Amino acid sequence: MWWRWYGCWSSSWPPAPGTRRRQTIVASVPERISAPGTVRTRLEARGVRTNRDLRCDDGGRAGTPVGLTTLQLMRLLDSGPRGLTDEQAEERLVADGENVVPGWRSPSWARRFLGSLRDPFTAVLLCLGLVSAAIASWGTACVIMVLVVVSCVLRSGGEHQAGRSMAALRELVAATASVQRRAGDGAPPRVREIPVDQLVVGDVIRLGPGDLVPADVRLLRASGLTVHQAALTGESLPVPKQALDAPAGGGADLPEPPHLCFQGSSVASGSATALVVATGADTRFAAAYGSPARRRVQTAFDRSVHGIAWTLIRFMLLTPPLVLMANAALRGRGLETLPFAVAVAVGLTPEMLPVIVTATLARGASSLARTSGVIVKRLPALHDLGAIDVLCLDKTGTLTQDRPVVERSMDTRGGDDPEVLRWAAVNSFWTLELAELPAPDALDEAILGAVGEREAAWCPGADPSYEDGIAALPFDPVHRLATAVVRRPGRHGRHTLVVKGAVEDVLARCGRLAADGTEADLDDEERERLLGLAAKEAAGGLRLLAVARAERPARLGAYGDKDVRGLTFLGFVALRDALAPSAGDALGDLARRGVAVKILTGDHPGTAARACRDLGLEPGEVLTADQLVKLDGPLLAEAVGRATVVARCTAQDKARIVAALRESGHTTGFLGDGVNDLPALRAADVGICPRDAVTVAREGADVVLAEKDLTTIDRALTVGRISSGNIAAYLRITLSSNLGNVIAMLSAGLLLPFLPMLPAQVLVQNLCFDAAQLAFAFGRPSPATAHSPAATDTAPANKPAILRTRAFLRYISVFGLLNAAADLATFGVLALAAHTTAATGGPETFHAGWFTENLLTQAMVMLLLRTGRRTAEGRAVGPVHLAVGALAVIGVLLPLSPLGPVLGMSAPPPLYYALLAAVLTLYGAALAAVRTRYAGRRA
Ligand SMILES: Nc1ncnc2c1ncn2[C@@H]1O[C@H](COP(=O)(O)OP(=O)(O)OP(=O)(O)O)[C@@H](O)[C@H]1O
Repeated sequence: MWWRWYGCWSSSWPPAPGTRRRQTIVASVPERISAPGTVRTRLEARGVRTNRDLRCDDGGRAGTPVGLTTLQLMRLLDSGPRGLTDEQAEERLVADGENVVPGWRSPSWARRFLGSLRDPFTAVLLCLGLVSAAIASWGTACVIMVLVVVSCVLRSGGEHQAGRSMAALRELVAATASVQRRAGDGAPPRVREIPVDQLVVGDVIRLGPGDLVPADVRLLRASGLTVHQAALTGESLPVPKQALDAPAGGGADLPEPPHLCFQGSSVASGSATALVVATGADTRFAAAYGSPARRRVQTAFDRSVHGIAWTLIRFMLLTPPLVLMANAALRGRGLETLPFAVAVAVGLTPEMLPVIVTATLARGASSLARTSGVIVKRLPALHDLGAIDVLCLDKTGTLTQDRPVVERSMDTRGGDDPEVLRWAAVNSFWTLELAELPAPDALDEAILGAVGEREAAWCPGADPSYEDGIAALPFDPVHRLATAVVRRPGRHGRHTLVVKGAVEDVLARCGRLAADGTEADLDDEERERLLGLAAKEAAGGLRLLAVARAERPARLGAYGDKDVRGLTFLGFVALRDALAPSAGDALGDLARRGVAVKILTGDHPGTAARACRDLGLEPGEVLTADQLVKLDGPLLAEAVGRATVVARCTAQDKARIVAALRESGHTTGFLGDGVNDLPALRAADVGICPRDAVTVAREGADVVLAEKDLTTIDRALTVGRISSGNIAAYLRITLSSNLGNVIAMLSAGLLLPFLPMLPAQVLVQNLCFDAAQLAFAFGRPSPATAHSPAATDTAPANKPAILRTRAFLRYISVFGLLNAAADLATFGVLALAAHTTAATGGPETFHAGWFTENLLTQAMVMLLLRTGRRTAEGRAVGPVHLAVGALAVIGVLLPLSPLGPVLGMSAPPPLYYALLAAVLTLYGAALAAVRTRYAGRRA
């Protein structure tokens, strides 16, 4: 039976139940032959042309032999339509190397070390160190250099480790290609999935919608193929491609050869079989982009963490001149204050920020991968996940299971009509058969399955292979229809176009309709009636496909979209796609976490609205993309803000909506898995797709889920919020104390006849703070916190973790002033203690007293400002508690130890400690009171 043998057509068909696309976890890389020289010599002896040889054949244009006929090219490459043998492929892999663009591999440890010098904070520190060296302030210069080296080592080490584990995770979702290879010379070709880096020149590959073009290829056969090649040409619309045996005029001077596709493009619609002509460094893409610079829109991470960093850097650069001027004006001091001014600027620097950010995000990402199988491909995306306040989703496969089953087929009056289903099956069968799609669409599978059942029940004439297939234009998400051209038995000299697709789009191409065994003209009234009939079925939650047909005189030329006109409308096929079982709960959880959900779907508005309602999400105003065409920017965002569903969206509509939401200040996530989701995945702050999404979606996404399950997103959001919370906590604590110290230092510098703190003391104190703050990176976001919707951290799990620069600066100003007040109180206490005990009260005692107080207040801030009402670590003693303890011990003991005098400190009188305890108690109470005021209002 046709529907049984159909499965033999490709090794990847039928897919396992529930998998819409082929499996994406790549097979392990085959063992490589380790003597490239020998193999190259062997190949050369056999006259085989390799990648590099090919470059010369087209006048220097890397690997694009445009002018040869297909046969000439295959001979040149020692290949054939059946593809290479495994042995040939292995030899070529060794000779030409892997199909990887050079420079896209992760940098070495040493390069990372040098690269970390380019971090703005480290660069500012380095400059301050050089200024200190220039004025021969060697002590300050040495300590600053130690800070620079420590921060570079920690950062590059952390990044190296994070990079390695991220690369390992990315491997799990790496792109694959469908290649046709043979086990040996006489063996039949088999289509199988291999990692794209294993492709070699001469391979024959299959391309389908959503596939990345994995190398430069020459088309052997193509059906309705259009490719996005924006990465190469900047052209945003898909470009049609076709197989040409011998291009007119050799084709070498064509800017866009229609029979070649280049690495870096992706298939928008249609399918093809193609011959690989250039890989790795020899592709046109490698020539254009030698480095992995991937331009992305500015994300939430860039806007928040980077925004704050640059504000601080400006502030730091202003500090030394201000200190110098104030000291010169009020104290008549000259350049001798420069080391102090430099130390004050260094005191403001959160130089551990890059280390903490990398370590915190890497830990969060690996915990997500371990516990939920979620892979974060770009570390800052984890931060952005935590900040999402609008999540856009497609409907099919997210709210529904994407396992449609045919419910019924109807004629144009709404009555049951099995003939309509049969024509839909003819379309599905021949588009799949002729287009050589690597995997069938779920709707086509459902239609073929339903007809297969009828045939099994001995329904005569159900077999769709009864007609002969002539040509196919596979489903195209822009036109929303698929066309098969067939020859019906006994109708010589005639071709029948069979079309199925979205109701509005098919109707727009129809001029007549079939009713009661006859055909009639399709007037506006009838169109309205048919649209109404479709809307009624859709409102019942059914997915609808319209089916139409047209008779044409037979011809030899290719068919294109312009031929699909003047059709006769036959009726509808209605399919039911069950709701995803966990979707309702997950939508509820997202709402509780302050995330607004928007459904952007290509489907009928009625079907989408019904799915939302059944899942407990009130659809409110249901929009279609047509209604939004004239809106842009804030107006578009406002319109979408009011709605929950936007239906009949194309890929560009989805991207436009996501971009408008982002521009209006929302941190926007987008979850999608189809070829029509790629632009939106790229436009979002965080693009999310499931592991079985089309390749191009996996490549474009920042986060890949183990499965398309909204519950997993909820978990990922929580971990993102906790990671962002830890980064925010670090910034809050560090900057509040640093600001407080700087204010106190400036005031003391102007009030006292001596420097309030020697540069070396400022820097040692800084080193202690930095070391303690590393604990934030290792603070445990406990699984309980990560998975509990009620979890409360510095970023409460029920609110998006957004770090807004203004609110943040207000926060650190308040706590900074509080910290400065404690410092000034300490100065008073020191003066009182010195006066009462008639101690020397000299600078050394002052320095020791202030050093102790500084470290103790820092420890208190770490403890009290780290968390909201509940700690992320529960009651357990975590790294932050240990760091706080160590800081307090060093603060008290270091001035009393033999190191004290070396650093210019001498022990204060015992009375000082008693008074200091009182100051600290008051400070702690004030901190707690102000923090309570801020609770619920996060910076
Ligand atoms: N294989 C197909 N053949 C013909 N028409 C199709 C096919 N697949 C989808 N369609 C029609 O095109 C419409 C849009 O499809 P598209 O894939 O853009 O979105 P969708 O899968 O319906 O929804 P979502 O955007 O939520 O994934 C569908 O509603 C359906 O009417």
